[in-house]
Amino acid sequence: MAGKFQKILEQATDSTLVEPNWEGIILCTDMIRSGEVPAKPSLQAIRKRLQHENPHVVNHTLLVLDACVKNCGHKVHSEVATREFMEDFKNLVTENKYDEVKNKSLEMLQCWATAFANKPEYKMVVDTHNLMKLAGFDFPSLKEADAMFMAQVAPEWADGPECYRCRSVFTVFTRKHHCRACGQIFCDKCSSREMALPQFGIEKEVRVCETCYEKNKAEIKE
Ligand SMILES: O=P(O)(O)O[C@@H]1[C@H](O)[C@H](OP(=O)(O)O)[C@@H](O)[C@H](O)[C@H]1O
Repeated sequence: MAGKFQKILEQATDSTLVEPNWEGIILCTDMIRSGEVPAKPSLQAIRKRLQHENPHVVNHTLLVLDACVKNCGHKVHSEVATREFMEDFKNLVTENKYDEVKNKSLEMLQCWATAFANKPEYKMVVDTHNLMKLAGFDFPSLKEADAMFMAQVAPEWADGPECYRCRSVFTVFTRKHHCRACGQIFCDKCSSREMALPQFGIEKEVRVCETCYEKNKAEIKE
């Protein structure tokens, strides 16, 4: 499966892309979130891709990483909050010569450090942020969507033998599906809606259940 993730990651971060490949980005997060690929080797693949000499590849990879941090929960956070990962990430600011890479890296680190401020298990992220601030790096102000991320981290995907809403039992014909907003498991009929989830950094419309669709639509109207 690691090979499959590497292939999807390379497609999502191809140097010829002129705009984000949200299809590929979501696929990367889904593969990790669903447990189809283990988080550790996937984050190692992302970490390696961040060292690419082409800044377009690095920028696309930063989008994949940002979506993974915002949508895959602890399994990704624990890989990012390591000395090795933070050392490489810091180098994107101190060693990379492209401003777009530096600025995006600073923006992401700022968001993570704020979201993890009270989580001692992710101390490495907060410490890296503080050390860089002390070293005089100028962090951008937090974007509203990132502030929303701090409040909410996408839930892990549930598993089960039946649809969470109508209780129909999954079979070869009644396939499992997941709502990207609540992480619960549904049949196709109960999760046929799609919508963007900016609170999780997802700008592309993705599958959601009826309840989350109505709830998020109502919130957007407010
Ligand atoms: O179709 P399958 O081969 O059963 O695979 C399912 C699809 O990948 C679903 O994606 P989706 O939620 O985007 O439909 C995912 O939510 C399920 O966990 C998988 O079991």
